[in-house]
Amino acid sequence: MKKKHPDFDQEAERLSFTKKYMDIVIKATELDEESFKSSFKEALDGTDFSDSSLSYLNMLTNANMLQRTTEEIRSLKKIYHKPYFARIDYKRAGKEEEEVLYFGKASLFDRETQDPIIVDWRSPIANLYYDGRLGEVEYEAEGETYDGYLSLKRQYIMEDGELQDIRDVDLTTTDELLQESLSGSSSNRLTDIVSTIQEEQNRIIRADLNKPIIVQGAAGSGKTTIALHRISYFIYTYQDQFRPEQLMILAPNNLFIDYISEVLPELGVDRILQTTFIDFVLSCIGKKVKLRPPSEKLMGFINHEYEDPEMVQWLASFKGSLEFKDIIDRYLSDILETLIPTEDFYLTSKFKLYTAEKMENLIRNEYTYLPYYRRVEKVKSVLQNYVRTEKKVLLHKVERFYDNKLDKALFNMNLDPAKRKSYVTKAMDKKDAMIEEIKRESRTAVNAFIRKLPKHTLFHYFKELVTDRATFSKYASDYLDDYQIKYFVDHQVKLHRQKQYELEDLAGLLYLQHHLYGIDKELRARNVVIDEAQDYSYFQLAALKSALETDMFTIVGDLAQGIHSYRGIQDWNKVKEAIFPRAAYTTLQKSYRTTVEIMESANDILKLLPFELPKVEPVVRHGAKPTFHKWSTSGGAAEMAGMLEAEIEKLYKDGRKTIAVIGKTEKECKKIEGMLGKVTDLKVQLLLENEEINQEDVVIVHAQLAKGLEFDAVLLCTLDEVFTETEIDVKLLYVAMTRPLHHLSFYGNDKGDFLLEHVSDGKILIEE
Ligand SMILES: Nc1ncnc2c1ncn2[C@@H]1O[C@H](COP(=O)(O)OP(=O)(O)OP(=O)(O)O)[C@@H](O)[C@H]1O
Repeated sequence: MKKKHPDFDQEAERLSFTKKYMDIVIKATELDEESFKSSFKEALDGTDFSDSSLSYLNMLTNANMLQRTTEEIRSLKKIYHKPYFARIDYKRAGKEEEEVLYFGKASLFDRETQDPIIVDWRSPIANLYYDGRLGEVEYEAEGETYDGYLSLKRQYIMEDGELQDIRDVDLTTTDELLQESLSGSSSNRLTDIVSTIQEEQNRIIRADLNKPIIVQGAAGSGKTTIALHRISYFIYTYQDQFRPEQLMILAPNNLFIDYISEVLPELGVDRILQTTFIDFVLSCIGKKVKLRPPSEKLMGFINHEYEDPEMVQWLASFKGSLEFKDIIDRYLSDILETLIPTEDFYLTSKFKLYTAEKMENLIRNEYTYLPYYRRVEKVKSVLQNYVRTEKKVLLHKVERFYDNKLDKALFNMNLDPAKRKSYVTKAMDKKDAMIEEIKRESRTAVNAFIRKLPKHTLFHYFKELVTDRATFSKYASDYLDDYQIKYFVDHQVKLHRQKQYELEDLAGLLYLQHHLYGIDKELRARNVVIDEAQDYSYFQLAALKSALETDMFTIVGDLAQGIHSYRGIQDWNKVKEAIFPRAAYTTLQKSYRTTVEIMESANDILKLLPFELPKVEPVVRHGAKPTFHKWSTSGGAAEMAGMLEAEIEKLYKDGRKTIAVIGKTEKECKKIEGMLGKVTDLKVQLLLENEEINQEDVVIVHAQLAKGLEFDAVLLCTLDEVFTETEIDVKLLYVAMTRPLHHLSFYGNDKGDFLLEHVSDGKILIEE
């Protein structure tokens, strides 16, 4: 039996003290909450809703306080069974006494002395735990650097609020806790890693929050996990300036959103906006559009469905390029010209109230911060205001003018009375008519004037640009030749006839929407995380940055998994230089998910890519070598299913919890599902894009959809569709091979179906 740590009893006591203290605080705060609630109610009763009223202020303060206490209780209750996960002993330079600090997922202070009982993992001093080796250390807080001496780093294992074990991390021991946490089972959901964040990861989580960051990270290096921890850190650091709702995560699909859903509350960031690029753009344009299936093109490439794949690829990548953005920019500047009034504004044909030149200045120079149509609205309201004030002046002028005329006529003795009468009557009629006209026109003139300007929808503008050859050519001929222009327009005309759009159109639509009409304020996130960013196009990123009017992005991705690179990013440098010049760029080389054995064979597959990526270094954790099994087909589908079933059962017996059978395409997966259906005992789930993963079932999923997910064990199968050496296939295979934590098997007719001849001898076991 393992020897008990000498400090075990003392630490157990400390834990029990902390829990008792938490009990007291929770109780006291609950009481507080009651008293807040009642004074809140009192304040509300007397509210007259004028901002300056005392009760209104009172109400605001209470609402704020109430939220704080509710949050406080919520976070304390959440960490009750594991109040902290680590401790450091630290002596500040120049101080005699050593501080003992316990780190957890929330903070707790002694109400009397204000001494910390638990320090939040996101606080600056926690850097000492994540970064600091024992000995001389330093950390930064609010721009100041503090030196000191770290004499102890200790980790705790707790279960249901009881201390199980203590680990001291010194210079020689490896991070045992990390090893243990990696050797555990995956639960089909991402978990938080606050107790085992590694130094290279910590640097990204805490990288300058006022700058964008781009992370190229190997499969399983923790990109998704870290991006979420960075949000949590951001919210903690800027809790007074930002509400969680102002932050947004863009995930590849709804399945993925479900996958990360569990970790968000753990990190205190469950209220942030989680959506996909498609859904986000659709909310911004506020209209439903018929979108072609987003993976249709990828499937077309994989299945070699296109007659002219080079042109299909060219078109997709051009629509995602910054050149296309430039074409739209040129088009936009012409649209702006059409929205500038060229005539002066008159009230009746006689009174010039506002010159065209002034309106042009407003639209072109003054209102540049507004979308075009909002600028027109502003000009409209300027004119309306003018009319409102000028109307009185004009009426007064008209009255004076005619009264003068009448006076003169009445006192002109030379006029014969009949003529005078007719003159006076006419003048009075004219006066009345003029007054009437001014009154009428002041109600209608502005609208009539503005109505002369074009008013078109987003879809009209988009269609005009991309389906009209003359228009498109006008803006695109610097970039494209006649053949390309024709190809582009013909394709868009075809889509338009079917009343459809494709994913590649969304960047352009978002960009136009932003410039022409603007984006709803509620949707304008102030800080954005993009996961699986390698699948975005340059234009998608540029359109997002422009629509959200911020460059505060955390962009994480892996070019090796860029299965949409035909339309997406091929070079992070270009993203940085052309779109996010302020961004920090960093890489993550280590993979935490997979065993050495699996990662080494996946690394050999990576070499088949036409560009070079650094080799992924697995964190040292060993497991079984991946094995290739040749289908035994004499017994037909039932026998093949039996082979899978036998292995799956063995895996369950070995304690594996989540198991996936991965096929190359959805079609292939349907076949696998049919085949496994013949084995009655196995519960399987064919995973589709908008589903949630069922914990207990064996998941059947195609490689593209599996991207970003992980399972304890993966059985990679080919029936009809094998992996070839094309770039897309190599990436799909790499994605599939890097999904398992512990176990990988291949099932096919030939090891060449998985390009295994490229994996060095001995790395894979072959069972034929
Ligand atoms: N410091 C860590 N401590 C414990 N587990 C970790 C750590 N870093 C990463 N992991 C685990 O490694 C796995 C991979 O993490 P994650 O899914 O975030 O990686 P990724 O880079 O997004 O992967 P991919 O690109 O393959 O989707 C997860 O199970 C995560 O919990």
